Amino acid sequence: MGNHAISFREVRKTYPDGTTAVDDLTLDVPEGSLTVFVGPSGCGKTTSLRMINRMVEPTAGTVEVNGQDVSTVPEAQLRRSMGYVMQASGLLPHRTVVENISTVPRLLGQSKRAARERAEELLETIGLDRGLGGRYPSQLSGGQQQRVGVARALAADPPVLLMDEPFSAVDPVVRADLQRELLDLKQRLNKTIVFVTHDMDEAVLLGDRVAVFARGGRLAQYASPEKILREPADQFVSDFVGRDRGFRALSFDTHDIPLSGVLTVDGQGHTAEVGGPAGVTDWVLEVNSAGQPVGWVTSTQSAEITDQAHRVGGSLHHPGGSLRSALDAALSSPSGLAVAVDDDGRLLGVLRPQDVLEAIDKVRESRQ
Ligand SMILES: Nc1ncnc2c1ncn2[C@@H]1O[C@H](COP(=O)(O)OP(=O)(O)OP(=O)(O)O)[C@@H](O)[C@H]1O
Repeated sequence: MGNHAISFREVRKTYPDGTTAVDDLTLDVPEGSLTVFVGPSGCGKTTSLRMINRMVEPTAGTVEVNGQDVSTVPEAQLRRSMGYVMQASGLLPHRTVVENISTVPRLLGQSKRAARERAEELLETIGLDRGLGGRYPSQLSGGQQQRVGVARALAADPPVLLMDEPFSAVDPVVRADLQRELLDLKQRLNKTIVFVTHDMDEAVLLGDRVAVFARGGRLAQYASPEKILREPADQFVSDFVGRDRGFRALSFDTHDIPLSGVLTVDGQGHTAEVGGPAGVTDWVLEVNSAGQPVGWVTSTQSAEITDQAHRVGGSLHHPGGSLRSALDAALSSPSGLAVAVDDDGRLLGVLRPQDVLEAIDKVRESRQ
């Protein structure tokens, strides 16, 4: 990531009523990165984003895209060279999905047929059925509309994608899907993405770099998500990042944790030790015929497992995964033991909470 796709140089925006929305912003967005602007409402995130494509003009300072001052590029040309996705997908209600996606390619002179083919291809890229292309936006769910909004922004294959709270209007499950797909798209399409959100979790999940804005349009910190969680620049960032930042920072740590053995029982009542000799515990892990964990039973139940309701297990840990996943697997397990599985979901053994804590301690010491 040597080059900067977008640079803000001492940029200020004061609206005519005297509101300073952005105050002396200097920041570089590396090419091919996903940079998140995050902060509480009204701190200038959207204004900053819109100064990149000249929907808003700065009062002072310059914004450059690929080294060129955007104020020297005609607005229409600039906007067509960047995808823009907003919260309420912004689709034209009286145009079909395919027509919506084709708008910019058509403006750029593509034939109707080529634009349609590209639109249908893009529907697949963003995880929608081609068959939805003939529908109108009102005939789609909120999540589908957002996906079409992303497809439309990608239609002219712009190197830069600007996204303003694109997933905030959909429910958490759809949102998690959209976030996963955005990360996947970013990998496949190698775009420079600037993404606005007020949700720190979303920023940490998506961002290669995160810019935390404070009230009054001040840039409080610009760093990797890990750095922001671990070393917030000031009290404002610390408060904004929230209470669980120590736990969340464990997402960035990995460490080999020794596996311990566990007693298992299958549906026929056969027992076995997996991962080594089982430690002393009342808990037995039920597995299915493929060796995948099903749930926990207590040793007194295990003899008559088929008739007994087992306790649902916690989250699963994959060796090589983060310490956060290991700790969560232990904390969410009825037995207190984290269940480790391979890529096919087959039981490998368990992690004892004390071993997870020891690994956390080692990583902490190695950082000092
Ligand atoms: N056209 C405008 N005229 C006057 N003030 C404006 C205008 N647009 C935005 N503002 C003000 O500028 C400040 C920054 O607004 P901006 O929309 O950039 O913030 P934001 O961080 O994106 O907020 P949100 O998360 O609520 O969208 C706010 O105080 C807002 O009221």
